[in-house]
Amino acid sequence: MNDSAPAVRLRVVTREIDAVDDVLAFTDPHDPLVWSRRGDALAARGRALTFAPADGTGDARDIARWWRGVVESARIDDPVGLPGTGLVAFGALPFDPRPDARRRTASAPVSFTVPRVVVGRRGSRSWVTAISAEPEAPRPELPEVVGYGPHWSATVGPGALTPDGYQQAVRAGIDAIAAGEVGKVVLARDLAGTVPADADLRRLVRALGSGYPDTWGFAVDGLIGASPETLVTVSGGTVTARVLAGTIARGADADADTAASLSLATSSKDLDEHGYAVRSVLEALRPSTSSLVAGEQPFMLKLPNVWHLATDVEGRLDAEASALDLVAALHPTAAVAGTPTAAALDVIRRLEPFDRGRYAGPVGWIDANGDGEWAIALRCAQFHLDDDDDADAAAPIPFTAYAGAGIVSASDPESEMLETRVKFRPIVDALA
Ligand SMILES: C=C(O[C@H]1C=CC=C(C(=O)O)[C@@H]1O)C(=O)O
Repeated sequence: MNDSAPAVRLRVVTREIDAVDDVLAFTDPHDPLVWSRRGDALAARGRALTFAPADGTGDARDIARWWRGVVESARIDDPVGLPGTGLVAFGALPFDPRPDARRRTASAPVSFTVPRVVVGRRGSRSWVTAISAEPEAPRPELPEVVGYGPHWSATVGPGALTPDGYQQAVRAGIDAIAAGEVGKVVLARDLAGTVPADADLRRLVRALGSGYPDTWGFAVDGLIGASPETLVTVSGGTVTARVLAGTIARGADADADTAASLSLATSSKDLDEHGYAVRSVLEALRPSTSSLVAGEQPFMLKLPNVWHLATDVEGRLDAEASALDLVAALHPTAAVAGTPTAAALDVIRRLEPFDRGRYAGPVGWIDANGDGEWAIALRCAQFHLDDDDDADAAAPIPFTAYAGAGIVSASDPESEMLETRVKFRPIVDALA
């Protein structure tokens, strides 16, 4: 299949059902497909249709075009009409959107899938959606509950960039800033590990959701995490984003915590780093929105492991743009790449000895109206699931986890390395 409009006509049926407590029980334990926050959740199974261009590549703009074709030809019966009902697709896109980067992301290419069944919950309401490429309308039935597999724990060790190597990379990033190549660059390091072959990955999704309920919990094509950063949401013409940049570890007691938050709120280095990220989001959203507003000063976002400087942005959608069109306009923001974007991507490629794959890329869902919720894939790990029939079924499943930090001229290499350590905590703790 290429990336032009597909020949299939999808049939979609959504029906409201009795409240479902645990939507995770309906998704695949070994390849869960999940989106959740604060108790609202979408969990899905199977594949009705997949965006699969011949060369395995594509960016958000190609997918947005393809999605319009899928929607135009679909027949949708959705009397429920809540966010996430009717026809939906889930995506996780590579970090580096440049065509010449696509060869490098072969291990984690673009993932964009319309599932066969979605079980959803929003507030007190639950529903099931069935999606089929067959001519008959599918029956919206709850899939069988899959009982949780036993507890497991991962092995985790250094990745391609050790803590020392990371500090050297940060020094080189500061040199690139001093040389005028970039104003800010976000540099990441990796951890590598394995989980048992039969690990029920829903346990990881559940642990992240209960430890970090205010983040976006996601599991899409082996990319599993809990991101605090909203790239963009679109709902009935309203556009929102939550920009994060500037971080400090939570204090060990109440006094230390207050001192930590105060020192972040007044740190000119962090406010500088944050300013780049906010400006990049406002510039990207302005052409397709009206009444775009952002807080004048960042607020302090408190997570169990860190404080972040945060700015919420809201506007009205002005153009015929879908959530995916906005993803294409926004990504990569200065919160995960740097400024100017192209130069920052060059510095990242030069200084990080690995490909980010889908880490720091867009992850989320879109519906038939073009509404959707997209986060930046942070605080996550990519599980390298092997669907090759010849693969050794007993072999442990490898994964790579990532965390990065925004580097500006006043950055200190050791502090930035320690910051990545606290950012690893959600995923590393949940894997233990
Ligand atoms: C790049 C990451 O975080 C970004 C988001 C929030 C705060 C950040 C910071 O303070 O550097 C980063 O810009 C990461 O978690 O891997």
